[in-house]
Amino acid sequence: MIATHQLRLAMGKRTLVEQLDWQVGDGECWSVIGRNGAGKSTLLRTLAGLRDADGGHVSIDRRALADWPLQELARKRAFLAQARNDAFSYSVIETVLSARHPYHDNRYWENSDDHQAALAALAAMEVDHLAARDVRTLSGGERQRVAIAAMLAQDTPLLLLDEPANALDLAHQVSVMSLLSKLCREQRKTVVMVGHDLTLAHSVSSHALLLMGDGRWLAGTTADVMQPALLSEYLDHPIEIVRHGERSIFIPGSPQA
Ligand SMILES: Nc1ncnc2c1ncn2[C@@H]1O[C@H](COP(=O)(O)OP(=O)(O)OP(=O)(O)O)[C@@H](O)[C@H]1O
Repeated sequence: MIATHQLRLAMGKRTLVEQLDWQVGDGECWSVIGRNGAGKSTLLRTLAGLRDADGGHVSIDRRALADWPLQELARKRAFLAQARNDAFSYSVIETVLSARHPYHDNRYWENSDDHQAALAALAAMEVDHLAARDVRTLSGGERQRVAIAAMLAQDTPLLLLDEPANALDLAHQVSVMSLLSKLCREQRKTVVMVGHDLTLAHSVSSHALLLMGDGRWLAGTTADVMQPALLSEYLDHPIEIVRHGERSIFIPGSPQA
């Protein structure tokens, strides 16, 4: 689905990611893990085509990102940014309908398919009762769920999400992450997301990419990569795993004295 080839990401003089050769297959659910400032958002924005690589390149379906016409790209990948600024007064339904623009070749107005997709996405995120509300009046968590609903309405095979669980209460963190995992398993959608909750990431992801923030990286299945020793190294803090039935709970250990 999406791949990077000798990708280099830098910020000023600092190299964040070096020689990243990484393949993300259809139906895989990846978590990108690393310390604050390691380059996770920078990577996600580069994958989305919102920022140029500092070396190497990104391809989607074996075609370089630069060769994708914008409208086609918008039907291929959706991107959830970490922060949102609503400068204007739009209703929730208008916001979600606007995500349908990639499907409007020669028309300005939405049709019934667009409305159906928008309403289904609002219902999936349990914000359908807020359809008429001005987005600027929503709580942080409600606004986040509307943003995810817009992504779902965009109906792309590839979903790139920067901290989707941000601002969500516990129940919605679990339901949103479970939905993403289900989209991968049942609809073969591909998810790449950034998150700081290791337990949540492990429970829904098939794979993980660890970023060190100095160029180094490690990619693999969650079983291979989400090991205490590796996570402790990449997060620069001891991490322990407690098994609870089928689940793995990731606990930050006490720092060494
Ligand atoms: N526009 C910018 N100008 C200067 N430095 C920037 C800019 N954008 C990002 N950076 C720096 O690049 C580094 C990587 O930032 P990035 O947002 O990718 O980190 P992150 O891993 O997503 O962090 P977090 O976990 O805090 O969200 C950080 O040190 C950040 O301060």
